[in-house]
Amino acid sequence: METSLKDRDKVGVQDTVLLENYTDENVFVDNLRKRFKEDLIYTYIGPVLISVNPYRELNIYTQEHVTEYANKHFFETSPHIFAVTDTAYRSLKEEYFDQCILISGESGAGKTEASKKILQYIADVTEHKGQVEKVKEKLLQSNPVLEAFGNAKTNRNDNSSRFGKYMDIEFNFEGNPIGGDILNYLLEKSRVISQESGERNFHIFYQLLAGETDNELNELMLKRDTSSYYYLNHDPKSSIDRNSDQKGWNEVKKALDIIDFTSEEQKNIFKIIASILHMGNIGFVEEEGLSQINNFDPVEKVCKLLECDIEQLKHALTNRTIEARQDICVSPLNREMAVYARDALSKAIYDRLFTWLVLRLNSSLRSEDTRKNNVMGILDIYGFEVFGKNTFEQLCINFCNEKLQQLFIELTLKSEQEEYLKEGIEWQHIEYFDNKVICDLIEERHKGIIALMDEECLRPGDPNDATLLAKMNRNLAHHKHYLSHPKADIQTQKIMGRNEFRLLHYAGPVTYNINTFIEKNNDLLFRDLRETMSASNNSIVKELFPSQEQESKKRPDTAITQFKNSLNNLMSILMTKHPSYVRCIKPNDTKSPGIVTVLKFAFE
Ligand SMILES: Nc1ncnc2c1ncn2[C@@H]1O[C@H](COP(=O)(O)OP(=O)(O)OP(=O)(O)O)[C@@H](O)[C@H]1O
Repeated sequence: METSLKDRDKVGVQDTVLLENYTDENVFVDNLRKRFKEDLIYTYIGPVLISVNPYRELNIYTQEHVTEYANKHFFETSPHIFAVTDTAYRSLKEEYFDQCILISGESGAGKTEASKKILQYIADVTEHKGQVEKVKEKLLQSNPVLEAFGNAKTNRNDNSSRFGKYMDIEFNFEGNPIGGDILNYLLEKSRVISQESGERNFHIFYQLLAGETDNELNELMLKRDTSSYYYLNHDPKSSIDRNSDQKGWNEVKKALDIIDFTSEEQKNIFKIIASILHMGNIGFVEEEGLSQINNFDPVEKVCKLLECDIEQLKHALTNRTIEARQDICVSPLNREMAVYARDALSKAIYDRLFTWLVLRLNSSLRSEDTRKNNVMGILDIYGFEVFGKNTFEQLCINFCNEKLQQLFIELTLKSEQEEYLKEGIEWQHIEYFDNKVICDLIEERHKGIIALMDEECLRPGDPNDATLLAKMNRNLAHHKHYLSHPKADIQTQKIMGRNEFRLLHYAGPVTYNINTFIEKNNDLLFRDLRETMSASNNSIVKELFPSQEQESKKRPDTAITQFKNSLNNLMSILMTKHPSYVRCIKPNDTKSPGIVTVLKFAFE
């Protein structure tokens, strides 16, 4: 255990700023490596905690460790997630400052595990009786629910969060947790209908099939065998031990009980999950350009489970009603469009169900105390992503990381320099790259990428991915951080497709493929399907598709505009809080995107 200063000094340095040659990246990496070899996964860079994923349970989160870190000054103890949490907690309790702990890092680096350790620490150091204990139990149990519905096996992480999460814990004046509130961001709903090779759909589908009793499965008209469902990946590489799905099922059921989901609510939730599996099995054929459903059995099952009208659903899956001024016209769909409509419905139901679950968790976590209490926020959100092929989702995620970097600059460097100035302290101006220019490139009104995307999505005529790319290339040709294929040098053109554009992000360049941008941004769910769902007698489905939505003539915001608005809302929540930073990295990835920038900042 890394306790006494003596022991600690033996293995590298605990704070990289103490390194001689600290600006040398190799020296930094070497220090992390040395420590990691000795199971010292935590190291500071100034106030930022670096956490290197050990990929195995270490005996460093025991009650003994909690006691070790409680009520100690940050620098009196060795680097640890508990030390960061304790510092934030004491500042909240003693100085009444709202806090936020921002956890970043790429997929699989350990963000969610870190957020759980923070919760564990808070749960351990606060009161263990009565209402407080109940609140803590609910806060802790929200994780298995969110993970079952929002996590999936990917090729990078067997339990990857496919959504962004911000959780506020509310404390009373004695420093005990009395409530919580969760905000969810951009669930990767495309996973509901298809998955990459080696990956899986969201855990809950498999957990339900593996863990539910035979009787209940019969009620849901489901077979235990996952290969009965088109929406579940069947490639053997993607499988996970069935026992772990059964275990997951038991955990999620227990959590739903603790969080006070009624048995009626639980029944309805699983009817919805089952209906999505059946929905994927609805097939279509095409005759003279018109689609026809070729198997009514899954349609009947969906209708039974969702308590909606079978004729209405059949019609809605194969036709589209369009209202243009005063005219209403019904046009039949071809097979491709019918498949699109079916999948759009499955994604919409799942996505809305997920948000409903979060709201439902919140209503159970809400404190009865109406006073303005202090809160500690924990942000566990997707890190910067650079894949072989980057698309709409990566643009959203990387935009989110640009915004967080802006916040980092605002909250640390800028404010520190302003403080020095105010206090008349002599200081040397630090040169740093302000990534506002990239945020503007993406979000500036009328000019940025989001504005151009929305303009293209909403214009009459035949907007498509190619016309969008042409528009972006035209309008952004001279921007320092935007590179189009025609403007690229010959070398770059060789590796960049004509349907791609490149953004020079603060953490490095990313090439995006424009395919599906328009479709994903429009995120269209045909009105007939919305109406069918709205008329459902399943009480949750009814809530997911409120009738007011059908009556409204206003076009909903595009997907990226909704995301931009929710991010800006998040930024204003975070701006008012005192931040702490945890940067998670994978052991062989000390050069993960953005780490050099974090380093540079913390070193300065
Ligand atoms: N501190 C830790 N101790 C032991 N194992 C860990 C720790 N942190 C992470 N792991 C292991 O790494 C796996 C991935 O971690 P985690 O799910 O927290 O990553 P993540 O950064 O949240 O990824 P994603 O963005 O894909 O959700 C965990 O399931 C766990 O096995």
